[in-house]
Amino acid sequence: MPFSRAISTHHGDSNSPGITPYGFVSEGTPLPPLEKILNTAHVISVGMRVTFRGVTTRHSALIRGPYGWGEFAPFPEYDDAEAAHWLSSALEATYLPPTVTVREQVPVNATLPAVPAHRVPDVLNNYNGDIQELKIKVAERGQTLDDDIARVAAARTALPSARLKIDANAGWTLPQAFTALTALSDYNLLYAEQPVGSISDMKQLRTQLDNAQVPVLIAADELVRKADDPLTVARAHAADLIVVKAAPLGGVRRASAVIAQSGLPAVISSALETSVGIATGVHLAASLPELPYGCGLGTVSLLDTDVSSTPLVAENGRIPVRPVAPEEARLKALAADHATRAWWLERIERCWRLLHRGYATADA
Ligand SMILES: O=C(O)CCC(=O)c1ccccc1C(=O)O
Ligand SMILES: [Mg+2]
Repeated sequence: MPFSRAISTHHGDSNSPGITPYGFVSEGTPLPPLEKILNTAHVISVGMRVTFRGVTTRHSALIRGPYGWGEFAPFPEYDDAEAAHWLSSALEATYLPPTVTVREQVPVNATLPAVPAHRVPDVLNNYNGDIQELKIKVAERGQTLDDDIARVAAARTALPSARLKIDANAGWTLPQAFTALTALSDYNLLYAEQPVGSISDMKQLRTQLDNAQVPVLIAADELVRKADDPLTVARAHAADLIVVKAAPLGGVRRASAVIAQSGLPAVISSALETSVGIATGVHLAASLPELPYGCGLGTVSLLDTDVSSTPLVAENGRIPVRPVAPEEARLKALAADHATRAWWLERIERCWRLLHRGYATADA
């Protein structure tokens, strides 16, 4: 996680597996000046249509550079070291040329937050067209396995032939996960995202499910995006696939390298951004040679509104690969209050200083 470790790999010991460097480092491009970044920053507040991760209002800073717009939206509780990865990603989107893409649209899943079962049809109606793949949140704090089973059953009833998958956000213990996945596998699940927290629990769960012949794959998410080294989980053979978000991994270039080095299938997912941040994820997904599962990039539908009147939402399960420019009138209408704006600009400054220290190390 520390930036200096990402840097040291670049110049460091070629015998160690090491940590992949960020885009600016691998491209040898200097970090853009702080004043330039702050001068283009628009801090916005967007309401959520459905509470997700306990979030009811999403705050975000949009920045503009020579290659378009980027989004900086680390969740408020993240510390500066973690948030600095997100700044690196936003800066890469705006100040480095786009990487090569191999597809013009990407398949996406719809996302179902941990709502009560009776609300499932209503929430699924927020999505345009057919839903071919749906990710269902489970193991939410304060809820029970019966709540999860009822929600998954309601989704299966609403979408008899869709591909269903679940995300527990590491909310289960090992025995709870085994019990839950055994029960939920009746609904034919594609994979379970981060059922348990640790690498050792993930490995044991894999073995227990194999022995009981429960047919569900295990995906790592938090073990990729919150680990000091995003490749540890793959090296430990603790997941069948990985979930990858561009921002927490420091941008499209580093995320692509992590996926290639993991040797595992990857699902590209969002961090609940506006269309600007989604465009970064779509770009990453469009650059991958293999994309076996729907991406978790359909989350603009969970927001009240967007920075563009032509948002990056799926039509019949696909999002087109295209840049997004926020509209001036919408940025104005969504502008955060004075105190919120000041907080985000200070956060950008602190994160920029962390990145700058890393780059200074690289130059030394
Ligand atoms: O993957 C999706 O379908 C939507 C994105 C998503 O679930 C998510 C969004 C923000 C923060 C964490 C997560 C997560 O996958 O755990
Ligand atoms: Mg997840």
